Amino acid sequence: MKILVINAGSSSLKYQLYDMTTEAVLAKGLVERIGMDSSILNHEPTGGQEISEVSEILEHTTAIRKVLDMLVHKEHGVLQSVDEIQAVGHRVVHGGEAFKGSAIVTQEAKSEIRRLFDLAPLHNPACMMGISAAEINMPNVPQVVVFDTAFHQTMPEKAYLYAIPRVLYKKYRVRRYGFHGTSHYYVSQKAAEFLNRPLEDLKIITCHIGNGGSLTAIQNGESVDTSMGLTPLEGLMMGTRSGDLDPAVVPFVMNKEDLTINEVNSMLNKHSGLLAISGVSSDMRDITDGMAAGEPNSTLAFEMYEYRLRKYIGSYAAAMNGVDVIVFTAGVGENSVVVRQRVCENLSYLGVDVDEALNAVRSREPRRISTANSKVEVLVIPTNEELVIARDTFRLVQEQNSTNS
Ligand SMILES: Nc1ncnc2c1ncn2[C@@H]1O[C@H](COP(=O)(O)OP(=O)(O)O)[C@@H](O)[C@H]1O
Ligand SMILES: CC(=O)OP(=O)(O)O
Ligand SMILES: [Mg+2]
Repeated sequence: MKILVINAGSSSLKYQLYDMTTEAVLAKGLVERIGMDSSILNHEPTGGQEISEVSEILEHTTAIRKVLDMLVHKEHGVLQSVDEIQAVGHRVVHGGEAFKGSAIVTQEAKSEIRRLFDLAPLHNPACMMGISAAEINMPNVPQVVVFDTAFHQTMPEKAYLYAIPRVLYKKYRVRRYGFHGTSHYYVSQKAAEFLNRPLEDLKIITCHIGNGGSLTAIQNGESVDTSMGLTPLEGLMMGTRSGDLDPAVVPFVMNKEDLTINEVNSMLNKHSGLLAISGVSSDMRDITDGMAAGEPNSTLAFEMYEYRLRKYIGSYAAAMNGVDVIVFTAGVGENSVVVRQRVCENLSYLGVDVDEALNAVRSREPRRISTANSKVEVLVIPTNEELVIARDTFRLVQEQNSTNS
């Protein structure tokens, strides 16, 4: 079965085409700047030549049509016909409390995702555009939704409730949901596999640090706490997001600067984090370059980022009364030698001991960076959210086919 995996953002759309007989990626790519004057489609057939095409793509329906055209392109394509795609899997950021796992797209599922627009105004409308666009272009192909929040549905009340009037939870479901669940799930499974130990025996802290970032405390293979909250704004300092702050800052600043709700949301989500403190960039590569050059604002941004991350690791070790494994993943976690080094240097009280040479190794494979003496295994595991989406899509569509036959 060939499965197309789609991760739709408000102005971008990432895709990967899988052949599930071998779980091989046949092609992948990215459409950027959807709705702007010149959109770019970047397509990478496996083993073939990468190609970039600039054109006008005003909305997601056209974006998916362009992707399908590319997949059957004479020179750069990997399919004879679009009909070879037998299912589509979508990443959906917010599944609220309704979705504890992945689901086949039905009218009810779509209504539920729309109901969740309120809780994820920056993310879910874009995911919905991806689903509608795929339905228009591939009307007879089953679609599956895989949620960032689903893995965290095992958190106990004491971890997911906020200490605010209970009525706000009852009326509006205001609570911690957590995100990047597909990634936290995948790397925790991989960690147990890599260590050749049962997942149930391990207390794991997974650090998914990319452009957005979150930590999860995992016990018995289940998420017991995670740093993102009602929305993907809480927790760590991120590329452009503030992470934790005193909630009183929000009304204070709104009042002083006469800001609307949209403006304050935009300030905290798009103009904060590494970008705000460094004044230079939201990208960790630029921050560590700036720090190496002795630039004070980049140095401060790095120190704040690392300090926050380390405090969260300490709090999750406290939450689980110990930690056996720390996993680093996503753009920063997989690539930044200096972030890992600095965080781990300051976790010696937990018995963490990282080997400098192992930490400096660059590889796309799961690997250990801790010494043999370390009380905590420290691993770097490249995440693969798309593979989890493809597997769930494959499983659900097969189940549906077998009940229908
Ligand atoms: N070689 C690298 N060294 C340090 N940081 C990196 C490197 N490559 C990528 N990053 C960081 O990873 C981020 C992207 O992470 P990623 O997980 O791909 O994010 P997203 O899924 O949100 O697009 C970049 O913004 C940058 O901060
Ligand atoms: C939920 C979220 O923060 O996702 P991303 O890191 O892809 O922005
Ligand atoms: Mg990501």
